[in-house]
Amino acid sequence: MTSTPPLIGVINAGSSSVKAGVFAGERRVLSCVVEGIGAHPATRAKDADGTALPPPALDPAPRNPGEAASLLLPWLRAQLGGQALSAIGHRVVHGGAHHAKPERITPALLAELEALVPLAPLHEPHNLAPIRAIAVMEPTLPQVACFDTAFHRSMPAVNQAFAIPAALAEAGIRRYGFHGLSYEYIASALPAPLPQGRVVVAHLGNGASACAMRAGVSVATTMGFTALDGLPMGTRSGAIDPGVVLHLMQARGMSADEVQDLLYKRSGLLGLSGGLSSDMRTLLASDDPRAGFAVEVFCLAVSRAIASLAVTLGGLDGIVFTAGIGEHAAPVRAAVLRHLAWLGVTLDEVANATHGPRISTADSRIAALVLPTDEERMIARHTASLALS
Ligand SMILES: Nc1ncnc2c1ncn2[C@@H]1O[C@H](COP(=O)(O)OP(=O)(O)O)[C@@H](O)[C@H]1O
Ligand SMILES: CC(=O)OP(=O)(O)O
Ligand SMILES: [Mg+2]
Repeated sequence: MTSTPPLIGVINAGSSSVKAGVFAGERRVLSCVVEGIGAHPATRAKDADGTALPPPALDPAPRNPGEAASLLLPWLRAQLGGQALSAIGHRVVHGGAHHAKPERITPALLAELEALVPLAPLHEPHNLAPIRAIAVMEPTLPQVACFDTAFHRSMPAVNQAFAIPAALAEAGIRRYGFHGLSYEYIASALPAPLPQGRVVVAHLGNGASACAMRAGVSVATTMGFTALDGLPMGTRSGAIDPGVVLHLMQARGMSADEVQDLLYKRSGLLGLSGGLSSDMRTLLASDDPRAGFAVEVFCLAVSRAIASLAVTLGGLDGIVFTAGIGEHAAPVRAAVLRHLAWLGVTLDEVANATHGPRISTADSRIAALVLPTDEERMIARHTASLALS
């Protein structure tokens, strides 16, 4: 007699989307996504066979990922009928200095994570809100926090350091890196021979970063102390001369909150395009030169990051594109790889137009791939191994 594995619920709140699901072992029995939060929210849902289900009504339209998560929870419950969840796992973007692996949520852990909200203002509040709501509604349901930062704890000290006084580094001001659940999943899904190789993974979504991996282990990454560093993103600036921040405060009299709002919510693709859009789909469809300019800056920044990360690996065997833009935006991938042609990667235009998985030619020295990420599956794996053992 075969028994059905226990059901594990999963919530992955990003900056513009919330993805929720239920897994039974490796089988995804239910999934629902709310995307375009903050712009044009839309929702879709699927059952175990991939058949579309009527998704939850977006009424009222969620203004942030925390509100979207609270619409998804009763929907998941209703879909499950009377079946009970054995545990629920959450993506928690910042785990701080002390959490190198997923952990069971306790009131003490929750209080500690609350203190990290200023370091991930677009994410951490929305990661913690559903945890708190569930703790009240179902206090006996085990909850697990899976940290985006944990995967990067393997980075050598030289790749974690900022060139600031050592005492500040000792106080925890250093590069943590994010999107770790996505990178961990991609590491588990690399085709041979890349699991043993030198690979840069470009996670290009509303938040965007890249990670250098050797044998599936993080060696370096573009995001830093916060998820503001590195690549330009939907609304985040990415790396910027810190002198600009000083200038905005000293010469323009901006407060810390105003600078935070500018760099997290009004910069990136949205700022570069003169306020046209933070959404890559909209920019690619536009013939406004400001949209083209924003896309060009983004692609060049991704190429430069990949080349720079290759230095930390001493060479490169593979480049992987993933997340919303990486998986779907063929023109972005093409532009990035054209900038990197001199490194030894040759784009297969036809394969790229149909999203791969392999988008480099057979004779390309470096393999380029499109691999869909699955942060939810990674959260389910961690949650099952922690809560059910
Ligand atoms: N078909 C597409 N073509 C181009 N860009 C796309 C496409 N589908 C999604 N995207 C882009 O992916 C980004 C959202 O990525 P996603 O990984 O879902 O975000 P989040 O960081 O919120 O998890 C948006 O900029 C969106 O425009
Ligand atoms: C860390 C981060 O930026 O996440 P997301 O891309 O989901 O916004
Ligand atoms: Mg995401």
